[in-house]
Amino acid sequence: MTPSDLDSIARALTATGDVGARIVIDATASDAVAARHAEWLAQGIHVVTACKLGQGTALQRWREIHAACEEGRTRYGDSATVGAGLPLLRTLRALRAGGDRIHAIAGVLSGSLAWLFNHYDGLRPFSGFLRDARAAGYTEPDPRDDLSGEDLRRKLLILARTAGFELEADAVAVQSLVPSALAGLPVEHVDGALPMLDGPLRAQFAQAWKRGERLRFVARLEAGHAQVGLESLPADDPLAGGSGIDNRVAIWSDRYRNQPLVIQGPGAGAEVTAAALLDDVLALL
Ligand SMILES: NC(=O)C1=CN([C@@H]2O[C@H](COP(=O)(O)OP(=O)(O)OC[C@H]3O[C@@H](n4cnc5c(N)ncnc54)[C@H](O)[C@@H]3O)[C@@H](O)[C@H]2O)C=CC1
Ligand SMILES: N[C@@H](CC=O)C(=O)O
Repeated sequence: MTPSDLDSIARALTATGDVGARIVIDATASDAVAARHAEWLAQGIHVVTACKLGQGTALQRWREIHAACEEGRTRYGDSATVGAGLPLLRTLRALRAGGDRIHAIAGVLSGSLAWLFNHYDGLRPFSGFLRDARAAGYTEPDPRDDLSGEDLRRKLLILARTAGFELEADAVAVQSLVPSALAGLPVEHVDGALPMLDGPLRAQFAQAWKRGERLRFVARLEAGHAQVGLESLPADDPLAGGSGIDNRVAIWSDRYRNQPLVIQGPGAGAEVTAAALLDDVLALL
């Protein structure tokens, strides 16, 4: 879609007269589309989105989106952006609305990486599992966005900001799984180069396996410090559980001080994501 196509969306919606709620549903991974969210919201057009590039990148963009909702008296449907519709953002909002204060959040928040580390056995190549995860629709359009931790950085920023911590994007320490030779390739050459991942991940898996541990790609926010990366966890660690594409997130707050509130369920895939978008649209009607 070109910039003028994006201009025409707002024109077409405002030309319809008073016919009820005007809503743009953004199911792309496009920064050019996310850059328009605030403009549409300010014009009285609600936005429902699965794309994390609106709220999960620069803090300035997050603030513009929220200011635009006030200006245009509109709402921003973001349930699909974290946990693919799991009740994560709405739980944080409900806790804060009730006077609770969030202390920390830790979780497996990438459905594709959860699926990969739940299936990877250290025997068959990691790159083969990655191709399967991509074919199943769990990864981002460019799977390097998952493996580099960027997708998880965006989700952690959205969670942190929703929890009341207005972090800048670079406040999250990100440990990438993508070797620099793979990171630098044009997208059309990525598939053929995926075996670059196999050796390093086999070695990390073998070390964890010897200790009886599990590899999990984890996001953590505590005392304003945020990080995402691969961790080797004891098998009985709460974040080592779950299966398939499950996300598993623990929230500590005034109310949940000793035992965290834990939310678990499928966190990627077309069906749950589409259902989350539909929920947000129906809430606007
Ligand atoms: N796949 C999943 O499980 C989940 C995905 N999301 C988010 O949903 C979004 C889409 O992800 P997928 O469906 O996996 O990707 P996809 O690549 O399967 O689909 C994206 C679609 O957007 C279209 N598109 C891209 N740029 C566009 C533009 N400028 N204008 C109009 N259309 C455009 C593409 O042609 C493609 O059809 C991403 O932002 C992703 O982070 C969120 C939750 C879960
Ligand atoms: N690529 C993402 C999809 C959902 O946001 C993930 O793996 O979690």
